[in-house]
Amino acid sequence: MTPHALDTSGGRRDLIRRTVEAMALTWRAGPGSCLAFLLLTIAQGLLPAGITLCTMKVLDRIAPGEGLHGPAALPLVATLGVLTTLYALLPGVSDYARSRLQRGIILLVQDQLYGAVNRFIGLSRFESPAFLDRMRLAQDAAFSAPDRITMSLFAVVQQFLTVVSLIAVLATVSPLMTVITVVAALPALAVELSLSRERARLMYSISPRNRRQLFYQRMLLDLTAIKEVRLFGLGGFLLGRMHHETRHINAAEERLDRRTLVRQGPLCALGAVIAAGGLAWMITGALRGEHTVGEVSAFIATVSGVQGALTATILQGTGAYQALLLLGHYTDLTRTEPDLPVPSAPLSTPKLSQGIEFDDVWFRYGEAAPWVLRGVSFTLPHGSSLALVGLNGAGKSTVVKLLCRLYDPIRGAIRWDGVDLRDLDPAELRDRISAVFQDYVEYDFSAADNIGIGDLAHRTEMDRVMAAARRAEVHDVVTALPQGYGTLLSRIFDEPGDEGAEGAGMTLSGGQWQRLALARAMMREGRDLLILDEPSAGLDPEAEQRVHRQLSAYREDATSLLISHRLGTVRRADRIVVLAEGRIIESGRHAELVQGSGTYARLFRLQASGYTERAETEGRC
Ligand SMILES: Nc1ncnc2c1ncn2[C@@H]1O[C@H](COP(=O)(O)OP(=O)(O)OP(=O)(O)O)[C@@H](O)[C@H]1O
Repeated sequence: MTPHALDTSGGRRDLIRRTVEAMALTWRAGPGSCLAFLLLTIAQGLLPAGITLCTMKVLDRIAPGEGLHGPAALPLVATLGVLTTLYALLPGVSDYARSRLQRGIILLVQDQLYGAVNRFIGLSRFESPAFLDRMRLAQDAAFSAPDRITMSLFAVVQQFLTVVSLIAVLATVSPLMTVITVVAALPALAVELSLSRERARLMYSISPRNRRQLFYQRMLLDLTAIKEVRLFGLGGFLLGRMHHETRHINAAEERLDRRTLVRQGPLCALGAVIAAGGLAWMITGALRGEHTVGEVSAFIATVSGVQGALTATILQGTGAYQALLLLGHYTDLTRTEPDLPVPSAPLSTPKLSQGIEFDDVWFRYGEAAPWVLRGVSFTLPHGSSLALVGLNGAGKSTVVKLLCRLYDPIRGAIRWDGVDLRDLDPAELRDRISAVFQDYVEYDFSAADNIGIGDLAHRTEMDRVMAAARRAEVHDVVTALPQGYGTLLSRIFDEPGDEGAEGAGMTLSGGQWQRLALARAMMREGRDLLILDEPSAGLDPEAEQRVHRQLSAYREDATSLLISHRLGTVRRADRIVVLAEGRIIESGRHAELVQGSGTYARLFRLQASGYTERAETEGRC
């Protein structure tokens, strides 16, 4: 993200561009509602002046000596009645049109924002704190800014019409007071504009604190975190940190509120002095017979109307200005360049027939980060199985992420049947792969959907879903659930009072969830490459053995890559590659490696001795 992209100062051209974009977005969200809203706005803008004029005429006619009688009075009184009725009715109708428009905007913006995020093919953006901050601001801005901008601009139009028409009325009574009232409002406009710029900057500057605050809040509420929070007594600690961030945010907001108060206070006082002085001057004039009662009433209505409309215009205008500055986050995000380059005409991914090759692959997670892979080269021939072994942090999962093209190598290349992954269509490539990740997802869906979404095109084919569940040894677990495959595996969608009720959500154990994730991968029949990153880490020994037997049968025709710390499960692989600090230090078949004196043999003996010791201890007991 460039420094320019984080700029919220918003040059004039930028602001105009964003205004046009906001208006265009609103129009696309609902042309009919937009038009209706505009007409209603114009009508509401002109009504106050119409009512003031009518009132002035009525008052002057009922003054002693004028006489407002009989049929002659009817048109004037009827007009006043119609105008005041409209004045009371239109805001409700206008709110209705606005709500319709708002709903349309939310739908459109949701589509554009999350559509843009969905187009990022890699992971790096999601790991960047700056991007996450911008995303959060974009979310806030996207759902409120277009509506706020458009509504503010409409409101400005309305207030502008009110001001102009009232000024026209006021000018007939007192041109001098008209000028003073308008001029007095100008400093307020300048102050509000600068304050709104400061508000937008503040929002951006406190966003890292907001992010941390959210993290602490989540830790205090999250079901998976709460166990450790309780056991380690972290509640007070997290709460303290949350308060620390909140206090900083509050202090920054407080400073801005104080500046707002100091700058706005004198301007409000000036407005009040002008209104009071003008009123005294007008009443004195009326007592001298220079003004009629109608003119005095018109003066009171127009001075307060003009000041009210100008204040509202300033507030709406500055609100729109602030929203425009924030809208930059949304528009920039929807136009962010792809995180990984995709050729304009990608090659189609062939069905794997030769194999996959890592050719001198170097990778690190950031320019300043240490190398995670340092010249890794190996081939995974079609139809064979390869196991990756190594200590924590050796780079095994990184190999998987590169293989799925969630990142690109910094140096070197990964080839699929000789074609660089960067030349292929990422979606097509991924469609040829099935995987169980180490950090698999527990979806708040039904059991059937948790498996079925492994292959969306066949999601509802229950035969296939059940076959996948059987391969992952989870079929019996699912059928024992209250609603079988239809059981909702979630607590978050429960209605209050649902606990224990038919249809209420259930949750599974860690190992059961892992088997469900495996079933999801099994659902992807006919894929060329199966990636299993610690697929059985949470399984009990019996389940692990049965699952691996099933996996071996499933892998038979497929090319597979297995990562596991349990060396007993990798021994049947055609080739075992040992990684250490991002380099391949050994490779070969289990029988060869275990004979040697390298890392694999040492780790294998270490694990085997653990089991032997345990067996001996159990035997003695
Ligand atoms: N998203 C990331 N951003 C920055 N560094 C990362 C990221 N993911 C992994 N790393 C770093 O890359 C190195 C290798 O991580 P990787 O997950 O590939 O190791 P691994 O061999 O799979 O480890 P384990 O056996 O613990 O799963 C680690 O030092 C880790 O800190």
